[in-house]
Amino acid sequence: MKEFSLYAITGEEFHPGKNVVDVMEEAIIGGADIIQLRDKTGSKREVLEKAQALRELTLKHNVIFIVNDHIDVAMAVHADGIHLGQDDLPLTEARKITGKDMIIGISTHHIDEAKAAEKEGADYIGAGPVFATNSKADVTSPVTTDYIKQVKAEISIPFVAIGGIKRHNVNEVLEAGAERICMISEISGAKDVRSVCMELRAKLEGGN
Ligand SMILES: Cc1ncc(COP(=O)(O)OP(=O)(O)O)c(N)n1
Ligand SMILES: Cc1nc(C(=O)O)sc1CCOP(=O)(O)O
Ligand SMILES: [Mg+2]
Repeated sequence: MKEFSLYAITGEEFHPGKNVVDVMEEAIIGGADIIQLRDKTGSKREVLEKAQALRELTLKHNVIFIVNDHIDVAMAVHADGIHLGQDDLPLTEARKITGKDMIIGISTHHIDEAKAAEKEGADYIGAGPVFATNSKADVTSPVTTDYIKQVKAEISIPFVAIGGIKRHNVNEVLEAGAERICMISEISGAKDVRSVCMELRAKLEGGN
């Protein structure tokens, strides 16, 4: 799987009146190198149309495109991957549908889940929610940076820290060993999306 470090997930609720493709293009220009379509309210048709537009955008900029939840949509638009949670189709079942080339990311909130995902062939895992977040309805309580340290020490596949990560606390997450960070609201809700992503990328590359 191509390397990535700044992971933007769509959050249309945070940018009313702005087109999701335009917001994600600003994120990419600012340095986001992986984009995920996450739509909890749209119809299947609406999700497909957004996925088609974001697939075109991510091909134009040569960044990874992931679809959350909707395996069928991901396959229909030839997305690079899917992201599944602990209550979604198990990875082994999803792999039977997608075949070997599809990137499969798995959410994890405990080291046992991380070890299981690694054993079952996940291409990457999400590790979170690091801090409290209002961007996910059924979110578990914060796992804190202690979980990041544990995943760093015990898991060999790529992992991305997620959950309540902002410019003011991202250094804590990096100091805990994360090399990849994922956000919804800090990016999608920003007045200047490109500038926020540039700032985050600078932090990822070692600047403060
Ligand atoms: C990179 C990344 N990590 C975690 C999640 C959460 O996915 P999931 O547990 O399926 O919850 P929803 O996002 O579907 O509410 C993610 N989407 N991306
Ligand atoms: C979608 C999601 N998944 C999480 C997990 O822990 O699996 S936390 C989360 C919400 C991330 O949004 P924000 O960057 O606005 O906090
Ligand atoms: Mg999901």
